[in-house]
Formats: sequence, structure tokens, C-alpha cells
Amino acid sequence: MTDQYASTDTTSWYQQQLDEERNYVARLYERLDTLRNEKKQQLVRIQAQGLQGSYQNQSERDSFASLYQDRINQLDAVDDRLVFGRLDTDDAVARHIGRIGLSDNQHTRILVDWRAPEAAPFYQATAANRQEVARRRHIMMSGRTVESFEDDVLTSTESAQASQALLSAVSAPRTGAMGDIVGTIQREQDEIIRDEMRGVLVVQGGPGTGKTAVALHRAAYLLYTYRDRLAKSGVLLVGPSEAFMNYIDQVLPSLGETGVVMRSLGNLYPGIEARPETDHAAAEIKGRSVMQDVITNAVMLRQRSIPETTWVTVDGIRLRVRPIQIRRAIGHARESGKPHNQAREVFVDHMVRTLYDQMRDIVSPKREDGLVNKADRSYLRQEIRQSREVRKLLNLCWMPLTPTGLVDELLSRPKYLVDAAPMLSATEIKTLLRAPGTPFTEADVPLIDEAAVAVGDLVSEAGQGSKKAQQRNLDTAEAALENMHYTLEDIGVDGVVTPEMLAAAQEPETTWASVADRAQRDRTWTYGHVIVDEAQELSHMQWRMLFRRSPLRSFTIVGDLAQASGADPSTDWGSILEPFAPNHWRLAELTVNYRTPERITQAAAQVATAAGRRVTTPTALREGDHDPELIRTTVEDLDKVLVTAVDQQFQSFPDELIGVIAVGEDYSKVHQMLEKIYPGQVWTGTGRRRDRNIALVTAQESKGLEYDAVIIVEPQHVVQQDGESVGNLYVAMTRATQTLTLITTALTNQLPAGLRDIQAKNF
Ligand SMILES: Nc1ncnc2c1ncn2[C@@H]1O[C@H](COP(=O)(O)OP(=O)(O)OP(=O)(O)O)[C@@H](O)[C@H]1O
Repeated sequence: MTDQYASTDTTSWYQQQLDEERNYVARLYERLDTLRNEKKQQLVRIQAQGLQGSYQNQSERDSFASLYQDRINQLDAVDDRLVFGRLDTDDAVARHIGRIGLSDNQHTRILVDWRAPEAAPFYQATAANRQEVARRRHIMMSGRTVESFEDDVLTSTESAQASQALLSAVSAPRTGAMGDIVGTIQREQDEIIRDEMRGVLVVQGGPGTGKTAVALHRAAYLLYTYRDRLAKSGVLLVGPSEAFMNYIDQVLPSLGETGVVMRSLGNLYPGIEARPETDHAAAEIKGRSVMQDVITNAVMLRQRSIPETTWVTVDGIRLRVRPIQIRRAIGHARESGKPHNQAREVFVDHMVRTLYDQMRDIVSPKREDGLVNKADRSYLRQEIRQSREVRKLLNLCWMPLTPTGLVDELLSRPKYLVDAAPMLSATEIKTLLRAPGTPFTEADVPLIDEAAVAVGDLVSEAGQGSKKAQQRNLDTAEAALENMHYTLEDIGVDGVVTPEMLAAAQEPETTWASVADRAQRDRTWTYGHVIVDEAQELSHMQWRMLFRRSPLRSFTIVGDLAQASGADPSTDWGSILEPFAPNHWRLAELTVNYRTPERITQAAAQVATAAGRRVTTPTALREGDHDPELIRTTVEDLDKVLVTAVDQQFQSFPDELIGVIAVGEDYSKVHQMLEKIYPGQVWTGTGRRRDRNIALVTAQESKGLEYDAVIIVEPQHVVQQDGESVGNLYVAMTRATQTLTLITTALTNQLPAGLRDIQAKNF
């Protein structure tokens, strides 16, 4: 790997270089500590000023306090393994690369942020295209200590080999939380991370190719490169489940970035925490594009006329209301093109005018001009509007709606659903129906979002007020910026502070970094960029919801079509994305599996292809030491076999994480059994894993996650439960970083075809 290693002086040369690196890195930490102390002192000083001064002074102080605190948090977050690389160029310039950029007190750059253009050759230079790099050095740290280093001399052809840094990163025991890969990002990954922000970028890659890692590092890269633009609008990162979001939630903070809104599909609608979907048939129907028409119909069915002429009394005067009048008012309101709740105002105004005309004819003494005077007119209109009978009638015809109320009613009232969904069959209607008040599931969320667009917000004055307040804050912040005596460099991560950041800081109960915070509370927020992970899973309706969140269509979409659940998954990204971004997306591919060793990857691919699924099997970085193991047993002995498998794993690799994957009834039985035998050791996928060595998850939940040892209980049930599809089994098998064990009570001919060839052990 290095020519100097071959020399006789290797040891002394290496030791001398190591000492130099240690001294340099010590200097970097010294600078980091100085900066952190400065910020802490500035924070203390500003807090000590307390509540003195005008409102504007106070809010300026609060803004700066938040900025200082944010900077302190960032410096804390990057403390561990601050630096990981060094580049030496042909003209003998050395550049250290780290999690953030640092300058010394003479403003000389001493550490280059990994996202800066000068750091790009660290990831991209090859022997064939050196980009003026003579040597790339990987610096291995433990906390603040330089443990070792490894050099790539780019004049040597050997540099094409995987670095030791990469091999040790991918072979390390898993902790249950994803870590960053900033020190070992590979070239094909880096190209995607640094791709321009514009348009829709689709990243297709087999299991373990680093799609999630790339998505997260791209989020950090975009925030760094387009900070001023994204500070106003934010970045949204969407993942498949809460378990997955917990798994990845430490990566961006470890890169010093906290400004990304991270949401699972079930939590995308503010205020709703939807349950995972268990009824796959219902979920499939709810995801179809026709559901947009169903929602539109459901809203229109709540705009209805009366069956026959009726009467209302206002101020003791009886007024006649005919169906045609209501129909006309409805037509008029619909023509306004406004959402239901806003159009209701048009409807009500129209009806009030109609009733007023009648009333005027009755109450006004006939005058030459035929009009009552202005005061009478507004009094009469007010009376009509406030009359209980009129209100009741108009509500009956055009009731204000909430999106959640509409979806709940739609899915629990058979007649309503039948009327709104004439395009669905009786069986499909039956599949959708459920009891009123049933908690919402993930597949309901896009319907609620669709309904929210169709019904609009409930009309209230409050919203207008808060918009005005925001504008006021923005104006104040712009003025504040002009008046600042502080240098910009002193304040922010990169010395860039926009009026919007300061305005956000002045919002009551928010901090400056909380553009993200406000974004996730606002359904109508449009993000500067949206990143979607495990994107192969999304239904048409879920895509609609996401594209609404970025009308500029700036997306990074990562996924693997072969890992999709269900019997009839899409087989090309074009058919998924064309309705939303016609001719507007580009495809990149990842080709190396960093997680699963070759032997397991091949077995998983065999299962998928034997079932007719098209998979692009990535090249696995490691061959692996163990073949996948299939254990055949009986229903009576299943528990015993499982415990033996778990015990063996514990004994051989006590630090490793075991993932047990089971579905349906197997899951419940296995859960009970594991809890009994390993009390306090079992983590069930939801919530954060705390020092537990056994994770029990369903195949669906295992998407995106990984374990050192994977044990799949009754693989044939995983296939059955997935609508006789191998998608989830393929996913489950590719979660392993070291070993894979499948335990089954099925006869050979009941096993999925691709598993039959694995040499089985009988127990
Ligand atoms: N360049 C790299 N350096 C070190 N580790 C890497 C690198 N790329 C990926 N990995 C590791 O490989 C594993 C798989 O990565 P990741 O989960 O991002 O893959 P994925 O393509 O999203 O997988 P899947 O589709 O199967 O869920 C992770 O542990 C990740 O940290």
C-alpha cells in the first residue's frame, strides 16, 4: 500500500510521522477548545445582560444566545474523531480534512471541512486521476487520540484496493445506531453526495451499498454548500419507520448538522403519529392514485342541497329556501376554486344575499329606489347570518371540515365510502371499512394530507395574525443585521447569517436553528430539498404528499426496487416518478455492498431471482467467513433451536448485535420466549436500543437496519405474510454483517425456491 513501508527504516519513519500527526491534531483540538471557550464566554456575557434594554435589544440578545449555543453544540458534536484525513499535493501542500473547517487566530486554515471543494480529492483521487494528490492519508482516531494512520500513494496501482480504514469500518461490530462514514466515503458515493441540488436525483443500489449513508451525508453537504438558500426553507429527510429514524438519528449531529427535519412516513402530517400499517391489502388500496378522486368526491359529498323546499325564520319572518337556490350557491362556491372551508365563505355569502333579497322585499316599505338604507341592509344581513335556523341549514349543506374528521368518516361510514368511491369494488370497500375513531395508520397519512389540500384550513383570524408577526420579525431582523457590531464570522458556522435565521430566533419559543422546527409544524411548508430513503416502498399517494412538500422538485431519492414489499412492486423508477417529475429526474447507481459478505449476498440474491425478481447483485466488499445456515426442526423444538442459535452467537461474539427477525404469530411467540430467557436483553425495534444485544424485529421493520448476526425464524412465513412475495425475505437476509441463520419447521418443498439449495442441518 505504501512504498515507504517497504523501506528498512519503516518503523522509525512511521513513528516519526505518527508523532507529527499527533502534534498537529493536538493543535487542532487546542483550537477547538479555544473556540468553544470563547463561545461559552460570549454566551455567559450575553445571558448576564438579562432583561435590560428595549424589546428589540432583548430579542437581538436572544438571537445571539441561540447562535452561540448552537455553535457550542456543533463544536461538542464534532469533538470525537475531529480529523480523519490528510492530502499532500504535488507541490508539497498538506491539507488536513475533518468534520468541520477550522482556522487559527491568524485566519489561516488549519482544518478543511470534508464538504469543501478542496476536500473533494480526498474521496475522488485515484491512481489514474490523481487530481494533483501525491498522497492520501487516513488518520485513525479513538476519541481525541491518533491511533494510527495509513497512506495511499497515488502513484502506486495498489491504491485501488480497499483501505484498511474502510475494511475495519465495515467489519466493526454494530451498535444498533448508524455511524457516519465521513472518513471512508468511496468515490462513487462521493459523486452522488456532491451532485448538484437541482432536480430529482434517484440513487438505485442493492442492499448495503450505502444508500442511507449517502443520503445523510448528502444532506450535510447540501446544507453546507447551499446554506443561505436552505436556511430559509430547510431540508426534509423521510424514512420508512420510527425504528429506522431512531437508527439514523445520530449521524447528522455527529457531522455537526442539526437543521434537518427527519420524519418517518407516519409522522409527516403535523400532529399525527400514525401506527405502522398492518393491513397490507387496505394499505395497497389507500396508496392508489384513484384515492385522490375518492377524497375529492368525499369533500363534494359534503356540499349538498336539500331534498325539498324548506323554511327558516329570521327575526320572526319566514323565508323560503328552495333546493335550486342552494344548488346555485354551491355551484358559485365551487367555481371559486377555493378549498372547501374557504369556498364555504362564498357559499354562505351567496345564500345570505339570496335570503336578504327575500327579506328586503318583505320588510322594506316600498320606496322609490326599492332599497332599504345602508344601515338596515347590514343589520338585516347580520341577522340572517346569525340566525340559528339559517346557520343550521347552511351547515347541513356545507359543513366546515377537518382533514382528519373527513378521513375518519370516509373510512367508517359504508354509504359515504360507497358514494365517494364508485370505482372500487365491493370487496375493496369492505377491506377499507373500519370502526369510527380507529387510530390512523401510515397509509392514512397521505389521505389526510390530500384531504387537507381539498378542505383547506378552518377559517380563523389567528393564522393571519401570526403571518403578520413573522413579517414583523423579519423586518426587525433585517434592521438588526444592519446594526450588528459583531462580525459575521464570529456568529455562525460559516459566518453566514440571514435575516430569516434571526427572524426565526425571534419567534417566541423557538431558537435560530428552528426553521426546521417550524417547518415540521406546518403542513404547507415547502422545503428547499427533500431526501427520501427506502423510496421503493412509497405508494402513489405518498409520492403526491412528498412532491407537495417541494414544488420546486428538488429531491434525492434513494432505494432499491428489488427490496420492495408486496406481490406487485414497481420494476422501474420511471413508472414511479414520471407522474411527478416527467423527464426531470436522473439516475445514479451504487455498486458495492459494504454490509453483507459475498456468501450471504449470493444466497439472498438466489432467493430473489428464484422467485423471478430482478436484482442487481452488488459486489460485496468482503467474502465473509461463514456460509448462511439453514436449520430444519419441528414446531416442538423451534424454541430450543432458536435459543441454541442465540446462545452460540453470544458465546462466540459477546459484543455483537443479534437481530432476530420473525413475523405474525411467530413474532409474538418468539418475543415471549426471548424475554423469558434473556430478560432485559431484548430490544423490540421501536425506541432507542440501550445496551441490549438482541433486537427482535419484523421483516418489514428490519428495512434499512443491520445486525452482526441475523436469525430469521420461519422464512416461509415471511414470504406468506408479504403476499407470497420474497421482497421482505430478501431484505431480512441482507441485514447481516457477519452471519445468517434461517430456522424453519417447513418441509423442503414448502420453502421458498431459492432456499431449497442451501445445505440444511436437521435438528
Ligand atoms: N464508504 C463507507 N465506509 C464505511 N462504511 C460504509 C461505507 N458505505 C457504507 N458503509 C456501511 O455499510 C452499511 C450499509 O450502509 P447503508 O445502510 O447506508 O446501505 P443501504 O444501501 O442503505 O442498505 P439497504 O438498502 O440494504 O438498507 C452501513 O453500516 C454503512 O455505515
